[in-house]
Amino acid sequence: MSRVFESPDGPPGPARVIDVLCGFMISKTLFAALEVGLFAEAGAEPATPAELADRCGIPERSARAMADLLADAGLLVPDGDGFRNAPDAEAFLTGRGPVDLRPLARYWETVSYPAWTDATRAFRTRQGVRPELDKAQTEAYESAVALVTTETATDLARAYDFGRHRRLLDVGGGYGTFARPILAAYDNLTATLIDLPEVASVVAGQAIPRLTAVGADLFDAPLPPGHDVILVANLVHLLPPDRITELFRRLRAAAAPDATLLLVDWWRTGQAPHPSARYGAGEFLVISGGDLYRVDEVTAWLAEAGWRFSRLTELPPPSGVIEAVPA
Ligand SMILES: C[S@@+](CC[C@H](N)C(=O)[O-])C[C@H]1O[C@@H](n2cnc3c(N)ncnc32)[C@H](O)[C@@H]1O
Repeated sequence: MSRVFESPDGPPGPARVIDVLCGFMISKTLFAALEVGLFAEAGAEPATPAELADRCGIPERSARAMADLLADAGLLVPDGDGFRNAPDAEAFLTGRGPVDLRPLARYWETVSYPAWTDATRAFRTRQGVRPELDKAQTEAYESAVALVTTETATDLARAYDFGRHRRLLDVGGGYGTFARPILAAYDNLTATLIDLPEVASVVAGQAIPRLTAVGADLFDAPLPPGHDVILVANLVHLLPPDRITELFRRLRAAAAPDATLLLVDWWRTGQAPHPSARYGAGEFLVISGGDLYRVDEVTAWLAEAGWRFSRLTELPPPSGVIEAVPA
């Protein structure tokens, strides 16, 4: 074990395994670096550990330890006596680039990482282990979800013709990420968004035209009736199979006779999930016992609950929309 850097021609060494085992140290270093503003304070010009320490308000030895590890991970580039941001770190971790991934990092640090400490129990039992979220964690979670699903919401508003519908029910609608572009594209529609009270109250505060936000647990309260299109976006993957069937039954009971059910999700289509969904199955399990599901298994659960699968439309990967109608 003393020589972890094997030669390319020799027998396999343990370096790669050790890298994966210690992956959590890189994540935690990155979270800490973002919290003290290391990437925002670094830039295209090199800065020494002393300069970074001064700008971030941390001890110089900490700045050096962080910078060494983050350079090893490829996010900083050693340059002379200092470090500068790698192009992708500059683009995504500073707030100066095309997309700001810091809200996603905040979610992984404050919500996901603590829940994953109990991941073994989740893998053994297929039960979620994430504790109830406080207000700040709920905000971090919903903002991260919105960041991840915004493009798919725009894709759905373009790909599916809502022109033939009048009343949309957005089930587990989060911060209104889907309802907003759909309502903007179709002024014939009104919408009801249902989500947990702490989430729905944020949406209600935004006063989105033609949208009513209802705060309720989907499995407790009767679902609002009379909608002719029901959207369930990125919720099925959070639930274990028995809860999915129960949800489909409840939706069937509330649906108008001519309703269409739209299930937007990251479906498992091949042997392995799409690369951008590769962390999904573990994360959804840890959150609440969910998984990345195959379209054929969802089709069977729909049938059990009185729905008939009508088609799958691919959206840009890893998403797709399943359409179903009352059987
Ligand atoms: C992954 S988010 C998806 C949000 C939105 N549909 C999107 O795709 O951007 C799942 C949402 O379902 C909501 N949710 C989960 N379980 C729920 C329940 N039992 N009752 C009401 N809402 C629930 C969560 O609060 C969260 O906003």
